[in-house]
Amino acid sequence: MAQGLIEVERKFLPGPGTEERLQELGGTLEHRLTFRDTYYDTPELSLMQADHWLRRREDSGWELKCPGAAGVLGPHTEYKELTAEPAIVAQLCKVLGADGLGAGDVAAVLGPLGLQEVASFVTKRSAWKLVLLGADEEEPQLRVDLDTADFGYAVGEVEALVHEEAEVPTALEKIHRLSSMLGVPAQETAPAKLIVYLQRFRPQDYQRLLEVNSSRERPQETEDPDNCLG
Ligand SMILES: Cc1ncc(C[n+]2csc(CCOP(=O)(O)OP(=O)(O)OP(=O)(O)O)c2C)c(N)n1
Ligand SMILES: [Mg+2]
Repeated sequence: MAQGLIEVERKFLPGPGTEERLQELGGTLEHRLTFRDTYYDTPELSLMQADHWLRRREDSGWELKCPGAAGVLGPHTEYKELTAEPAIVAQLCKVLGADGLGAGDVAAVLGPLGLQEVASFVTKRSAWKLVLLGADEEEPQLRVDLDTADFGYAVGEVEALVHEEAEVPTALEKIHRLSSMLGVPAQETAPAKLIVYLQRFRPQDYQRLLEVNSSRERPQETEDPDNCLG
């Protein structure tokens, strides 16, 4: 099995009462922090078109999000998060069809793989933790992040990190239950900060991604050869 946790999350549009509601539900504020994310891709956006998202987060390092199970349906997403640099390099080579780059640092393969900066922005985040009341033993904690990007877009996400695919349905049930308790409409989704950034500042790239996504709308029945689950 590939290295990395599975991030199951649902984005929503927070309102002025979201923090108060989190407190009422027993949530605790873990921290408030500010960080800069820089995303990288080829000029043709080969990674994003393959649903892979490479970024460097200031003070935390590199991360590659790659698609989890095929055919995720509903207002949530499921991504495997790779943070170990050799695993990231191996997956980048696989997706971009490159061989012989070894298992070096991510920074060392950016040039050879044609990867360059496509977006960079600062996020202010309040990070909350919460265990749903009345839950059984061994409940995984849910996290709620409330983000505001420096270009004026605010988005929230309810998320769980799990170790294997078998844990995803339970995590999803909790995510949907908490979302509903936060007053999030059942089918509401909200775009990721990066997607809004591209829409505002790189409209041609945004359009290119939209075209790929609309041709992807049909759920996949077979396993995606580029996923990084194993
Ligand atoms: C509705 C929808 N949302 C996201 C995606 C994929 N996607 C778009 S940009 C993107 C990469 C950014 O992911 P995001 O969760 O927005 O980043 P952030 O919350 O800042 O990082 P964290 O701290 O949680 O690691 C993804 C996976 C998609 N294809 N469709
Ligand atoms: Mg997220």
